[in-house]
Amino acid sequence: MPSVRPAYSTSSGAGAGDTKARYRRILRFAAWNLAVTWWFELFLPRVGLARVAERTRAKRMQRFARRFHDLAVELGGLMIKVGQFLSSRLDVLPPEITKELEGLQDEVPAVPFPAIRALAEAEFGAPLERVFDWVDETPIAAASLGQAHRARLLPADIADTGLQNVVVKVQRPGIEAIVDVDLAALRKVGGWLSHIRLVSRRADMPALVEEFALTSFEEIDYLHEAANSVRFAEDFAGDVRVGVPQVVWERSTRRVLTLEDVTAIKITDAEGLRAAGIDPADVAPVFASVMFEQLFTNGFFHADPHPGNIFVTPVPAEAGGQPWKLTFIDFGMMGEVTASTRSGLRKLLIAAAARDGKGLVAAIRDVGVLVPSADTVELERAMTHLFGRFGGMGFAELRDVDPREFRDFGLEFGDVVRSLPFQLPENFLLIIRTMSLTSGVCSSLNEKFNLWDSVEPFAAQLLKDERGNIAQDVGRQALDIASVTLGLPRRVDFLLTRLDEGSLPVATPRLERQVARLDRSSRRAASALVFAGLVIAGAVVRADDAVLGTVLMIASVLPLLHGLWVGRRGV
Ligand SMILES: Nc1ncnc2c1ncn2[C@@H]1O[C@H](COP(=O)(O)OP(=O)(O)OP(=O)(O)O)[C@@H](O)[C@H]1O
Repeated sequence: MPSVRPAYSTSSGAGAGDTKARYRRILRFAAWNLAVTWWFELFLPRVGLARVAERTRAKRMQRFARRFHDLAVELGGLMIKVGQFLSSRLDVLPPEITKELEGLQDEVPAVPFPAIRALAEAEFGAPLERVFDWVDETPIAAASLGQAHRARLLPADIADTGLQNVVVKVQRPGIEAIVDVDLAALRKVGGWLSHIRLVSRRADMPALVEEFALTSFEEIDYLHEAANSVRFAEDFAGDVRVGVPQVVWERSTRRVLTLEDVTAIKITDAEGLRAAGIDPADVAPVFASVMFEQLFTNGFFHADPHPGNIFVTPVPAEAGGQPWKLTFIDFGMMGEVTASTRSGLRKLLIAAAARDGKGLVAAIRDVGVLVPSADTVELERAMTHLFGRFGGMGFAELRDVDPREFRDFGLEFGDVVRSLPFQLPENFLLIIRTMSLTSGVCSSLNEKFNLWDSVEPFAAQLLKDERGNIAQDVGRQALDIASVTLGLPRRVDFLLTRLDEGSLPVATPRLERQVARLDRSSRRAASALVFAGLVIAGAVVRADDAVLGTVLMIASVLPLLHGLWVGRRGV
């Protein structure tokens, strides 16, 4: 017997008056706080009252966080998202702010079921009873943009999908209008901030707001979220460590999303994990490496990996392999890392793992985080010093470091610390958020968790891949150059392809004949080039990749040597 009740009429959406009032509230809040910040942080220090600003800073931060918290709970919409962003900036924001904003998400009031029913029925064009066998009227969770209800599929859908229990996410009625107003207000505030030199030197505020706008629009398109989850699942296809809920496409629209119910143990539920025989400390490194893989290998990452979005799912023993997996939900906010940024980030990770201050500064410059005018010599020295002193510590341990140590560091590297020559490129907002959340989840699974411990094996693998790639590139280039010199551009294409595929190329009679026709000096030039390729490849490939290196070298050199030999015989 279906437990869904008949539809009620509901009004939804914000009226024009509400819209204007909302816009003004946000701007008033921002203007007041900017004025306060200007007064204390810029004006007072300029008239010699810096100590007043310092003495009141912690209190002011707290007050700001509390007021923002109240505003966000009252207005909902994107203000909750902004609060989430702020609360995840554990790296730069003081705990007074992050703590206050942490639980924001759970305080959003739920939309009454009749309004949810009306929206879902309008989307499906049918009463809910014809779409689902049962829908729980009490939401599992009410989020800023939508809310989730448990439901059961109709028998025909069960037969089609193999699923019975599902979760139906329904958007808050009128959320599109609310997002529009919030973005208009944020654009205005972003414009104000861009006039403040202190801010504009480090971040392109309008660009950051636009990036935020883009992710927000994507988040209110559930079909986009569904497509994201499919892409994410494909990235991890065959990986027993990762699970993704199946999408019930027949029961999904832009505003309603029906997914396999994958409820399991919340990743930070230490007691639940232990009860299932899982040691929370074992989960942390797997979670970290799965997140690294998204960022540095796949280039497509879950940008909202807060504990509510990751379950640990026990896997039956008969399935073999790992006894549990990480099941991700909520693919509304995903980030992409372009190939060039990814390559910069890989270098950054490798340098960080190797505690290579110089390499790190070069990598930061590559990815665009360094202000162009930065004094790199001083920065390299500072980084090397930092690695020397704190490099092997986990984030939890760092918290216990005597603050005097940081002060000493500040004194020694005053210029660097004062100028903080970093800027925030727009595509980094989500990357930083993801890393902050990852580190937060890992620390709560294991207080002693050392992110470095996960970075190192991952970086070592990257280094190996990178060297393999470089060796392959060198082999390719040797062949490329040789083929051009020999005047055989087309003929060696298949060799290059084979080399890319990792299979050993073999010289063909046709190639042999081509080489045979070369005059002596061309043959010599070719040998010299191939020899140079060998030397470079040898220099790039270190001892641990010797086998790969040797194979690639042989691969690049064999056909030519063979051809030259045939040529000498005068075939
Ligand atoms: N496939 C699922 N299986 C089990 N529970 C789910 C599933 N999808 C969502 N939920 C539950 O519903 C809650 C809200 O879902 P989700 O996080 O996807 O919504 P959201 O509107 O995108 O929220 P957020 O504001 O966090 O982005 C989750 O925290 C989880 O408890």
